[in-house]
Amino acid sequence: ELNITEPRSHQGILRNMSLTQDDADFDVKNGIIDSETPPHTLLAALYKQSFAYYTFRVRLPSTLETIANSLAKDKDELLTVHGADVTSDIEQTVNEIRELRLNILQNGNLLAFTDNGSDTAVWNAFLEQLPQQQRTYFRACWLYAECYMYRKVSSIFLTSKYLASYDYFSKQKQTAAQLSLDAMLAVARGTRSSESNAATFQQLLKLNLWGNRCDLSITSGKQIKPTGDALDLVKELDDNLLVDNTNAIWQSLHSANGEGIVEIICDNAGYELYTDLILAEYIIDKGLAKKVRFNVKAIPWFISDVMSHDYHWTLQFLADQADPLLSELGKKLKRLTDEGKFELAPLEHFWTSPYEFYRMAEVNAPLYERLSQAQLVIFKGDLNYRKLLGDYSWNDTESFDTCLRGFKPSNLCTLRTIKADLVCGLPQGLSQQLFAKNKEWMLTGEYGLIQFASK
Ligand SMILES: O=P(O)(O)OC[C@@]1(O)O[C@H](CO)[C@@H](O)[C@@H]1O
Repeated sequence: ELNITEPRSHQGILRNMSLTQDDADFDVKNGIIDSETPPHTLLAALYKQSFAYYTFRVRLPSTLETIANSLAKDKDELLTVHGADVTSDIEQTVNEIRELRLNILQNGNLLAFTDNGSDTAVWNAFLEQLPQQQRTYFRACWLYAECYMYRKVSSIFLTSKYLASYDYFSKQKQTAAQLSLDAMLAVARGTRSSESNAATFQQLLKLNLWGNRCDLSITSGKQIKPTGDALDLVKELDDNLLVDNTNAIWQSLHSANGEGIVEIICDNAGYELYTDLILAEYIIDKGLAKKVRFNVKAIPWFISDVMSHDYHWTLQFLADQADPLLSELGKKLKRLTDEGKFELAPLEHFWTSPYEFYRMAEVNAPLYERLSQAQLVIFKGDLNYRKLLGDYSWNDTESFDTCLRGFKPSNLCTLRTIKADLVCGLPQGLSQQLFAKNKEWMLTGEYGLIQFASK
């Protein structure tokens, strides 16, 4: 378990890896380049000194092993629900997950999907237009290959007989929420009588940002327990907030006379979703918008991402707590949902596609149009940030506006703790200082960004 106040424990990871793993044959065979990602290039596992390489050599194989093991563990439960026939289904699924793991470790090909998902054709068209030599895990852009892996897992389940709608990450997400109860309570206590002003709103944005430290995919599923009073922490962490555009975000909402809609492009369930709900509650209570819409994932995604059943589960989980503060809050959030002030957005497979956001207008015009109606769109977390920047090694001082490459449906902001080796919009000289302190500062989740771009 990690404490939310401490940096993530994978410091030194890229360096340690070269000491502990004998990758020489693999690297030669697959043309791996022993460098960091060159400037102005798509990130890829092709570069040995990148987080993408570590992700495919170590992190994702470990995630797949976790999925296979937990499915085997859930067998009894699944037997009760589906009967004895499910046994062969489980065995086959576990085998296919393990095959996928081996395939990644051998730099296999990204092949067309053969399932009957509603996004299958879109995925296959996407793969089809990738140059042939880039259709492998280590040669493709990291974003494409990693999204492909999660979609591939979903495909394995989709083609099974009984497990097609089974959320294989559900237990982990629920455990994460349970482990966060103390932190949730502390936040509830600190926010029941908050004032309507810029400072409070900015504090809640920061609380929401740091809530993103708790995703499970970064640790291949290992639980992280947020502890301590997260509201106190917000101040302490101000030095780690490298860009703070919270004032501009406040202005963008404040100027709309409460008539606007806020779209949250969600990231993780558990504690992070809780902080999304707390921010949304404030937005509605203080009349900053008439509706907050939650955009969740249509398939199990990056272990801890929110799906619609997680949203409902979380409200009920809060409502069921013995502590009256949390149970009242849970009931209130349910009421806000019933009244339509909180709304789950229609499910969009775009969020679980490999597409960078600058291509949204072209590949999903109706979604772009919906976001254009919003007063503010809030993108949560590291993966959404990678999609905003197109998984590209921008110069770290390039402006956020430039890096969005024209993606500007509306006022938008990003709340992102830095967990991958790409960033933009930093003041001159800052990244050099951070590199001098720790060569892997971008992988620790210690630092955060709140960046804003106006319409
Ligand atoms: O989007 P999130 O939950 O903040 O982070 C997801 C994440 O763990 O997965 C990505 C790649 O595996 C990393 O970039 C990132 O650290």
